[in-house]
Amino acid sequence: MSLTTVRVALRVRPFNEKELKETHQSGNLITFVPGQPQQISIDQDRRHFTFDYVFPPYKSQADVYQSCIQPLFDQFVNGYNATILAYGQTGSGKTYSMGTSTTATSIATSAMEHVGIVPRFADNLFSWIECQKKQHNNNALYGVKVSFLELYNEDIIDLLNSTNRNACITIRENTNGHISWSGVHEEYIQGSADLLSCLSRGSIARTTASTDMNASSSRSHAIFSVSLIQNISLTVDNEEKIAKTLESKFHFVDLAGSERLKKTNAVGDRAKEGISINSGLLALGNVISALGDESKRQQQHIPYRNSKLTRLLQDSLGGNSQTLMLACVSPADSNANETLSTLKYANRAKNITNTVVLNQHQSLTDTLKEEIAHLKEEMRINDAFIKEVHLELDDLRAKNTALELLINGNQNNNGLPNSAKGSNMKTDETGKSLIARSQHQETSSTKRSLVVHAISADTSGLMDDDQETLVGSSVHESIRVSTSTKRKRRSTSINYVRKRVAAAAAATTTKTIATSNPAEHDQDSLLSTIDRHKLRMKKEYSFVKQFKNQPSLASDPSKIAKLLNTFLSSIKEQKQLVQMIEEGSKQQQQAESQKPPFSSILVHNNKKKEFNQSKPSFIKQPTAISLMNTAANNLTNTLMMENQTMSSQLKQIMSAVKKAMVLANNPSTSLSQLKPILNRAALIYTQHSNSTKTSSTPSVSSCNNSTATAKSSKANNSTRIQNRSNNTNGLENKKNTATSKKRVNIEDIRSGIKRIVSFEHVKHHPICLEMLNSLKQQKIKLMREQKDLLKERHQMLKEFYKDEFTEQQQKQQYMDERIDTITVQVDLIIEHIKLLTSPKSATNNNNKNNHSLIDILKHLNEGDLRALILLIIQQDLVPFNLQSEINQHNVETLYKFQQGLVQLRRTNDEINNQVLIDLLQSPIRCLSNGLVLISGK
Ligand SMILES: Nc1ncnc2c1ncn2[C@@H]1O[C@H](COP(=O)(O)OP(=O)(O)OP(=O)(O)O)[C@@H](O)[C@H]1O
Repeated sequence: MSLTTVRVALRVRPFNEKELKETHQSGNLITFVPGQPQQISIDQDRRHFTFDYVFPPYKSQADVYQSCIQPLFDQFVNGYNATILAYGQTGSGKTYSMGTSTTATSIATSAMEHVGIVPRFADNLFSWIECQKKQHNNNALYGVKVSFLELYNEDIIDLLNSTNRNACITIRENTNGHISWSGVHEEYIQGSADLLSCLSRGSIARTTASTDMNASSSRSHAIFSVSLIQNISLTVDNEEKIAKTLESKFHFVDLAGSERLKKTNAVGDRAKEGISINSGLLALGNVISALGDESKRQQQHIPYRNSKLTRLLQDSLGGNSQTLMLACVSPADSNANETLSTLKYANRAKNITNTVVLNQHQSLTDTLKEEIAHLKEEMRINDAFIKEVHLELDDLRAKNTALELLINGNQNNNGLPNSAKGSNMKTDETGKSLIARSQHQETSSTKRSLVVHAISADTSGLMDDDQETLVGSSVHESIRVSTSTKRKRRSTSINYVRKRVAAAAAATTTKTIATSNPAEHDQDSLLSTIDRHKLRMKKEYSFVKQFKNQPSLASDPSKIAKLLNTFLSSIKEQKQLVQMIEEGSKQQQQAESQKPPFSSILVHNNKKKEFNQSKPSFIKQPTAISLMNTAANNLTNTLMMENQTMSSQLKQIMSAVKKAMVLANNPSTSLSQLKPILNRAALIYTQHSNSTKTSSTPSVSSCNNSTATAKSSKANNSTRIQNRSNNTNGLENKKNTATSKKRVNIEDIRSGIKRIVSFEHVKHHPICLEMLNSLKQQKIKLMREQKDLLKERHQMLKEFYKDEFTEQQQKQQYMDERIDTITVQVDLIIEHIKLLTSPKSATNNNNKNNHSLIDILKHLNEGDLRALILLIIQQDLVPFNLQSEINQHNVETLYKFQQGLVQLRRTNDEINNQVLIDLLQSPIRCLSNGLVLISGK
């Protein structure tokens, strides 16, 4: 659903022969503002108007179609309704622009450049259909039907129904407020020739007559409608077929001339038509005004029912349609008043907002199928991506192993312990070449490892300090994009990370050496396992998301089993992680116990002059280091205990979930059977999280002062090498950072486990879904009850409405008759006035007072007369004052006049005096209300 405003296009036609002959014609009524293609100014009152499109006389039919009809066409074929309303005085070019009077012969005889909108639209539509058929491999069916209605003197005439032109057409409004017409004769057509044939049949039948202003003037409003029905069947997932139907309508409305009666010198039937035309346009103007008025729109006080024209066009004005008003004007000075009036009318239409919706029908099953296909596609993309990451990871591992071998080989050759060797590498030639090689390898392996890290951060929203330092915060930020755009941007992020890593390659030399330590290999493998696990969790998450989005999946036992299986695999992986941590800790402990005391390394290194010079602070701090070692051992022990508990708890949870899975696979399993098992698992988890909370507190505090543990040895080593020129404080800081990194990893694992066993996903488990379903059923039951009640109420209203509608129709008919009568009556009044003011009748009647009143009326200029009538209306003095004075004079005349004013009030009984005053200020309104006494500007 989207909001769209009514667009307005102004078309100024070229001068016609008559206008050119007029001597006083200056030819500059409308000025096109240079550099402002959407603006014009009208010389009469130097007013500026801005429209969505402005077409000066030299613009061709093709220009008009391309600029403002083509966008509507594009929306129409996509399933949205569209309307074009051609408005303007008679002879201003409405029919010419719309091409509604086109016949196949006229197309053949007239130049192509004169072909109007409808024939162009026909060609456009059928070529589009041909194109679509080819594209969909004939898997789509297209149906086009047309109808042609005429509104003449407030009667709806079905121009294509040759048997019954005056068929009873009803206008229905559905619960969404969308309008449909029933009883309209619609013809299915196969090509543009058929469309034109319908158009010409209707045009011939349309009421046209000659007026002073246009030799073949359309005396009625015409609505030519084209409906497009698209039945498209799509194959999704290579097997499923889904069908959707789009049905959209395009209304081409050629309104009758908007000029004042006087202008056309219409008499008799023509005058009657004029009154009817104007009353329809008046109602249209009222609707446009009301829609443009925010307060009225909110109160839903839109007088659509005041005329059949507005009722038929209800959807196009403030409803479900993209609407364009094509305001046509003449450039001639002689039409200045009418042109200004058209410009004002069109200007008001700009404020209307319509709410357009896609007119699509699709079964629920098909909608779900489409959604499933969409999700499957998403999963396929994810899987491919994960596969790619795994490949990169394997590659990285192989390269790392090769690097380790190289460095180990070098260590053996030198016969030096790791730490000392690392510090000497830069001065050693062999070392240099090794570094060069390892640098090269590390650059590519770091690149890959960063790719993996960056992606895993993308998965879980976490990124450890190490990555942040290497990759840089901008990369970090680039990864923290919204979930929907992440996937699209992933490859860009990877490339970006790669580039950044290449730039940072030089800075990673020390890290290369640090990670080449075999003890670090375990750490790396642990990290990559965590990364893998994060990826896995992402997959799992997307799976759970599917369940969330489609509760119907929960009714499929195989899907539930799949979900539980996913949980199980994740828990297994967690267990594996815990074991790895345990092993890592053990190894570290052993390594620590086998290592020579730190002081002996220092003594050994003391022999190396340059090392001694670069590491003076080490020698000064043996006590601090041994303290740190003890703290590290304590921490390792605590973690090991913690891990053991965690491992056994995970086992218990695993067996509970396994059991639940077996039960869930069995369709006869009830909620009461499943619930206690999962509750038990939840309880174990609660105990587990409580115990880890209490046990982790001392570990965390001890970490603050301790040195690195098993997992942080990588950081330790790198720290040792990097700190050759640093002091002890710097070393400690780095060690603390390494410790906190380790903590992050453990927290990471914990939060992973927490997410799995906290039963977040179980929200979509059958138990919860069962509860949800029961609630949904309750809701449906209540809604049904409410719907039934509404239906009943609606039926009652319908009965009431029916009566009201008949009453409305009667009222409308009465109003039409009254308006016609008033026109005649006003003529009579004028005649009476003439009669009364003639010296003869004045003598005859011999009533000075009345005579003076008539004189006043007679001599009142337009503005004063308008003011007088406003005063009458405002002060509610309609019948009285005038009656008392004129009655004595000519009762019949006054009665008629009075009735005219009463009628004026009646026809607008929905609106207040202010609105009435506004109405009076418009010449059209004055006309249509019979007040032709006022010859407004
Ligand atoms: N842009 C234009 N270029 C050339 N000729 C035009 C243009 N617009 C209108 N005309 C000519 O002006 C005349 C009157 O135009 P048209 O019949 O379209 O007016 P209309 O607004 O539909 O009048 P009515 O309301 O009386 O039906 C026609 O002969 C038409 O060919």
